[in-house]
Amino acid sequence: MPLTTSLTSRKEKLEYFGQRYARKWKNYFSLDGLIPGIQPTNEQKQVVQSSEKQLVIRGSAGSGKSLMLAYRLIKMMEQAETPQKILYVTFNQTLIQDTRKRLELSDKYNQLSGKHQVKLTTYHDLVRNILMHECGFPEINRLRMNQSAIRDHEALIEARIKVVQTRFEESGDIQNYEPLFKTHTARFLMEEFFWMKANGLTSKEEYFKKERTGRGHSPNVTRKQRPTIFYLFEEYNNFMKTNFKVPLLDMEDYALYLLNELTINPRANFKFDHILVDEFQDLQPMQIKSLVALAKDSITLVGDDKQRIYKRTPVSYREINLKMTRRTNQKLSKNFRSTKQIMDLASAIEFTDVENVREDDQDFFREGDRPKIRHFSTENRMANEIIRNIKAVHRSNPDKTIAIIHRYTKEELHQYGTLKDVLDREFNVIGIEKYGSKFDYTKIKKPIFFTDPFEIKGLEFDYVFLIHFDRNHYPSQQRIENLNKKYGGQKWTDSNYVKDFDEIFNDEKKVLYVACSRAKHELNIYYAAAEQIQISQFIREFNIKDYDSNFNKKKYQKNRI
Ligand SMILES: Nc1ncnc2c1ncn2[C@@H]1O[C@H](COP(=O)(O)OP(=O)(O)OP(=O)(O)O)[C@@H](O)[C@H]1O
Repeated sequence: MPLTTSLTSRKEKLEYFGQRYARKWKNYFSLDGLIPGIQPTNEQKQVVQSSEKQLVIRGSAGSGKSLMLAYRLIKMMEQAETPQKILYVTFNQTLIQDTRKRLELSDKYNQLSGKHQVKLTTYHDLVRNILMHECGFPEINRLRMNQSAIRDHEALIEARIKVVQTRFEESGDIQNYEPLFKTHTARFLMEEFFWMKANGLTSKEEYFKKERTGRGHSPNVTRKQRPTIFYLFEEYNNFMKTNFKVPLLDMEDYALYLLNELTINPRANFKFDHILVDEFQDLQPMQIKSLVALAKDSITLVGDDKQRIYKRTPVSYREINLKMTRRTNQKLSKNFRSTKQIMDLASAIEFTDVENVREDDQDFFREGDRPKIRHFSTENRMANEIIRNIKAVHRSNPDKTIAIIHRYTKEELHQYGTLKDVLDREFNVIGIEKYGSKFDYTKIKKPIFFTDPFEIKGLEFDYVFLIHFDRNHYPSQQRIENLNKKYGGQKWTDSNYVKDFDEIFNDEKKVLYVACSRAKHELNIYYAAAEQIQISQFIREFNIKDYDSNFNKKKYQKNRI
């Protein structure tokens, strides 16, 4: 072939290549050295480089979802020619603090942060600020989204609904409506109202035609009773708006108020160019819909259905205005956080509402010892073992992070003599609420975290001591007792009771999964009980080859009843 022809064709080829990939190159962003010590995989690079305007990224715990969200954030900051408003939002405060700390480890982020407006916040804080500072709402009480604050908030709302219910029962209006059952308590009404708001069922028509799924099965509601409930729903909303100096919002109102403001003013200047949502499995459908509406240019959501531990109704993408295709729905599969041995154990847990994908044939970043499950006949013995272990870690690896994941109630924690008091005498032990102020990645000696599993969504620790692995706490007996109260005792012959019980069981397995998957190097699962047999029923979720125990584990073969 003559030389000139060959050159021309090479030039042509280059031009063709250039045109074809122009769009890609334009968006290309080098991820090298962005965050010290991280070399993203091709799969991870693909989600960071994606130019989709709506992107959902799923992946198991530790697959780098939060990290890739941070990379996307930096990419958006670097590639924008004009200053951008970017929002990073999630359900709970601790993860926001952690993300801020992680981002600040990146020189690139620090360099670029002066150029753009980057907001890292929880969903409820975000909406509260928008309503108060952009939409002229008066002072709104701040809602902290942790388990005990949610419980306090619910108790308050329940009390208000009781007032509305009593007024209704004492009024003439009651004659015009189908009576409710005794089991339709204020608590039930609160759960129903929250479910309606979370799903945007705020008109009679929408509420009447909706199947009552994604909420408890008890008590039954007949078709004829729905108008009564809707009447009470409206009465409750009016009560919240008009009976106090300042209108009151419940936790499910936030999304509806924001959506309303965005409908009135679709070009509102409080919108964001880009929105990044972490742990989106914990957000309610209307909350996600409001974030979709709040984004001007793009929205990226990352999450894992196995970690959905806050109440939430399953989402239909269409209903919340997310257009999902194969390209906009991506997955991360390799685990970078935990050892193969920890994930082998955790990923054996099966859920009724999540496809069970085996993760034990994946390639893992690191290997380690099998998790240990230990029985102690007294709390003291368990405390001594934890102290001995922590001292050993401090001697050999002083810079490692340690968390003790418990299931004490708020009340129990305030009593003297919990395990925390014993540990306090030996170490600097802090609650997770101090994560933001007391924890520094760069300091050698770190405090020991004492936390429940709900507060540490998205976080990770080198050594995890999961305690309370007994029949009272996994699954939580308190939740089962509440269910029994609703039904007036255990009702195994009632199919609704069985369904509600199974749901609690499934949710509680997710709590266990979240707790186990926080561990990077070593996972110790402990419980103190007079008899070894008082171990959690969830022991049967694990494969006996995956853990080491100080009791005869053969009797707990998986799937053996
Ligand atoms: N390519 C990589 N190389 C090295 N470390 C990585 C890589 N990707 C992720 N990691 C590390 O893996 C750990 C888990 O990442 P990350 O917290 O982003 O996971 P996640 O999927 O968000 O987990 P969770 O669902 O539990 O929130 C982090 O310590 C992160 O720095």
